[in-house]
Amino acid sequence: MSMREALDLSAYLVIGPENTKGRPVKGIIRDVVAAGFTIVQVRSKVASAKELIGYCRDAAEAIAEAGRADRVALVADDRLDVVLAAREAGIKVDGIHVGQSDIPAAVCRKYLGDDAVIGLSARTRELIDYVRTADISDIDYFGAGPLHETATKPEAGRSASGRVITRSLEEIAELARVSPVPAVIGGGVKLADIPDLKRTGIAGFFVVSTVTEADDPGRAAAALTAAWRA
Ligand SMILES: Cc1ncc(COP(=O)(O)OP(=O)(O)O)c(N)n1
Ligand SMILES: Cc1nc(C(=O)O)sc1CCOP(=O)(O)O
Ligand SMILES: [Mg+2]
Repeated sequence: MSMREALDLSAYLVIGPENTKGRPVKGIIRDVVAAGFTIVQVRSKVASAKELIGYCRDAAEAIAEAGRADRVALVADDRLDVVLAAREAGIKVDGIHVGQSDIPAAVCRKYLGDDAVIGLSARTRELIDYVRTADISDIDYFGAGPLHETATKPEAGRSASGRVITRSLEEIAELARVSPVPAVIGGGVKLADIPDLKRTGIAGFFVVSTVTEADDPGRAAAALTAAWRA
């Protein structure tokens, strides 16, 4: 079975070196995968291409060392060039997550192949209409948010007037009902949000800081997965 077919979006870690309070990315991924996270995204707005390839290597090794290479997907944020270069170097990167202003999903599919996992950030304005009508032929899932305003990405959900528009649980439940592909929700997600999110029927949650900035990332991750599976 390909990773695309085996895709489990329920507990999704997004991580880069700027999120770890100086701790190695690889160690946090190792702890989080051991805690049952099901997909990892390498995302950094400060790392060079070469550094990103290194983080992809670290992530792929951490997943493989946990014996989860066939189960836990590894994707990179934004950078098709990085995914291609990492693969060229023999690193198992399963796919990419792109946003509305990034490389089109169809181009990613063309270069990454039929087995690649491709995620797309749903347009935040008119979210429900967008997911109903979007061309989903090349994508495997939608990412949407924010659930809450977040310091990790202060621009998430910010309208032209400067106000942050967050996603209500009702809207997330509707998204889960109408989206033609699975969707995940992130942005300020904390442990206390998980029961409500689970009840919406959404495919999963994504987090950065709740795990990467925790004193004990493995413990924080285990609490999240236990709450999701409860
Ligand atoms: C799972 C997931 N969902 C949404 C995003 C946001 O992607 P994007 O809109 O491209 O913004 P940046 O992450 O590039 O700042 C994501 N990365 N992952
Ligand atoms: C990468 C990303 N995208 C978002 C969106 O709403 O599109 S929020 C986000 C960062 C989420 O970080 P944290 O879990 O620390 O709040
Ligand atoms: Mg992007």
